[in-house]
Amino acid sequence: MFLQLDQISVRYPGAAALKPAVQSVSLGLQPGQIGVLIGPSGCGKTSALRSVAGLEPLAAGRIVMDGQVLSSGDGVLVAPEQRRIGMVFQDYALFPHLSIARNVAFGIRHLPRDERAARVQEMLELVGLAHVAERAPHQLSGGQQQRIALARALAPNPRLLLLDEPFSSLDVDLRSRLAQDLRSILQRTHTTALFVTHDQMEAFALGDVIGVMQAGQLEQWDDAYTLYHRPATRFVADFIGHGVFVPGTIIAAPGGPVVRTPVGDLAETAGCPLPGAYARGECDVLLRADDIVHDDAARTRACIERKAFRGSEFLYTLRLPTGEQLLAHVPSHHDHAVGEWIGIRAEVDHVVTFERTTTANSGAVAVSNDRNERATLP
Ligand SMILES: Nc1ncnc2c1ncn2[C@@H]1O[C@H](COP(=O)(O)OP(=O)(O)OP(=O)(O)O)[C@@H](O)[C@H]1O
Repeated sequence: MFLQLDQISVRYPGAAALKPAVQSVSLGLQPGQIGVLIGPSGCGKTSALRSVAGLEPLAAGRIVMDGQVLSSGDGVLVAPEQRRIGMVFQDYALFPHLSIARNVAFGIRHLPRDERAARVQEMLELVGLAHVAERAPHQLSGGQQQRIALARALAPNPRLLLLDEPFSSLDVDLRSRLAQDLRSILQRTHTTALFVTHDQMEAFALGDVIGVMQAGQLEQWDDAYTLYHRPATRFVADFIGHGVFVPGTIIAAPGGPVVRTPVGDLAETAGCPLPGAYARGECDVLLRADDIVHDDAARTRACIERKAFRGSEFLYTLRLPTGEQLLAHVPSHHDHAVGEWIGIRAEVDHVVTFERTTTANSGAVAVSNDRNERATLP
């Protein structure tokens, strides 16, 4: 591992009696990997990042980079400027009185003039902005300014780059373009990076590995596919993607265990829990919007309660006759009216179950995290 966080805890002075802001978090990044920390506001993402930068001491655990202990709970704290870590923070503005070129040169002032000029040129070309070298920051758009902040952070050739919501003040389209650009720039420069965001689309676009944090703890550290299809905890299932929980019962069937749900029996050769996994086999089953397929010939019928147009598809909120609610992505040429009953079936590759917390007549507990568009179920 190039970067290793080993059971780190961060505790703020005065808040000693309360829970630590970061609690026993462990994660690792290989050289050149991009890690992303995602989670709701206040979960400790920034505190974890700041501890890697050396801006917060550790209350416990240790941070090791390239074999060197940078921080530890027993007093090691290498100064931020000695870590060779680059930072692009949300509030890390460009110096307004310096030209773009001089902003980029800021961290390499010690280099001989020619070498410095060549490096500035190289960095500006890397971010596609060589033509603005002599402009002032206020003459650039927000997206361009963030690209320059990135060039400035990369100029001293840092061993690690830390980014804390660098695109949060930009509009959605620009954010997703910049996230893709950033990924390709980091890959071209073989930069190892740790990125903090609360936007899961940004996390998916950028991260080789993504960590979901809640209340100071890291719930799961995995690639995006595994987070989505194999969430380790109910919180991760809730936080990533669109879906609902419906009550299910695991039963022994002739071909192996199946989970009986209001949308039929779900089987999976690998991974379906055994009937003994839960008391009386009763559990909650995660059904993602893409697990529910619209099929006119299907026996199960559901009533459309809401629909949201997404271009190529609708996100339908459906109600089963048994009371449970479901979400379904349906190609947008299937344009049904609210109140209409449509046929559906479940096509589930990975059956994800958790301890039962739904109650018999409350129906599904909604989980959804396109946080901007959270499905609020009545
Ligand atoms: N300097 C500080 N002093 C005391 N408590 C702090 C300080 N900075 C953060 N905290 C607390 O630590 C916890 C974690 O905060 P942190 O900023 O790391 O979360 P976050 O996940 O980055 O949130 P956001 O997405 O809102 O930036 C919060 O409860 C916060 O109030």
